[in-house]
Amino acid sequence: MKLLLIGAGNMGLTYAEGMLTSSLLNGNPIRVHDKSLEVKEKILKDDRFIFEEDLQTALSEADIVFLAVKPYHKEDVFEEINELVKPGQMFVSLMAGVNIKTLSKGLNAKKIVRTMPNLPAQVGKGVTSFTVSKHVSKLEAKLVKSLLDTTGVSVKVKNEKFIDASTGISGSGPAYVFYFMESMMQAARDMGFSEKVSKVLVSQTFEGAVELFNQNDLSPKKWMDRVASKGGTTRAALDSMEDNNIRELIHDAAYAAFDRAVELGKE
Ligand SMILES: NC(=O)C1=CN([C@@H]2O[C@H](COP(=O)(O)OP(=O)(O)OC[C@H]3O[C@@H](n4cnc5c(N)ncnc54)[C@H](O)[C@@H]3O)[C@@H](O)[C@H]2O)C=CC1
Ligand SMILES: O=C(O)[C@@H]1CCC=N1
Repeated sequence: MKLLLIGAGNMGLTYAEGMLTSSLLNGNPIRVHDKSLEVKEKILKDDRFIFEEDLQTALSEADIVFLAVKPYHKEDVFEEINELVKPGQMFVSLMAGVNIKTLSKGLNAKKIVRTMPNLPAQVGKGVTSFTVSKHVSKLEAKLVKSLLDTTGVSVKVKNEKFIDASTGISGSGPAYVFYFMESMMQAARDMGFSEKVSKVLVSQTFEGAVELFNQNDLSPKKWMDRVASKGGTTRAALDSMEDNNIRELIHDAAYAAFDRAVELGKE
């Protein structure tokens, strides 16, 4: 299988690096095209990839094209390639809020996979949701799933509504976790800990809690009960969160991202 990546920034390169481990490549190199001189120089020095200056040649040979430019650069890419696209070619978009209809029209292509990736893909712990246009066969969807799985796990969702929804949960979600971490680190510093110790206390707490959650079948609520003693310190913190409606505020924040993804799709 021959893969081409258009846009080798944070996300594009992360997915390309993951896919290097896929047996589906069958010895074929991943070709990469990017407008930036800096990225070009970086890829030329990286013997795991082939940099393609000439998009026309690169595209003509590709079975699957990954699109990882920013959403506001989509039109440039559409203009550059839509007259060169061949009917059997499949396009996998990593762009937030760009819907299948827009992709299909802009690229003049029928086989479209729309994904919502997330940043932990950089360390092989990503979660990517994806959905496919009706011209993508079950087998093709399986192949794409296996490519996406090289960066963590992937989840096939029913339709694009769930892509926008997963943007609000897993796509933007790592930033919510960092927000929580930043707030706890601030509290730790205010209590007198150094930056270094604050970081260890907070990051190990997150890592340990996630590991416990993943290794057992208990709900978050049950885990909270295991930490909290009656009349103790944790209950004081949890009561403070509930009194301040943190639960609703987090819910609203996730919905704000979801709504913004829907809105972006209309722009
Ligand atoms: N960063 C994140 O956490 C997430 C990002 N995404 C999506 O991933 C996509 C890429 O985001 P990043 O990698 O963060 O951006 P980035 O800015 O790091 O990379 C985009 C790359 O596209 C290149 N580019 C721009 N126009 C081009 C063109 N016409 N032809 C070829 N290359 C071109 C740029 O030179 C740059 O290297 C975005 O559409 C974003 O919505 C989705 C979920 C999470
Ligand atoms: O903020 C954004 O628009 C992108 C999509 C999900 C994460 N980053």
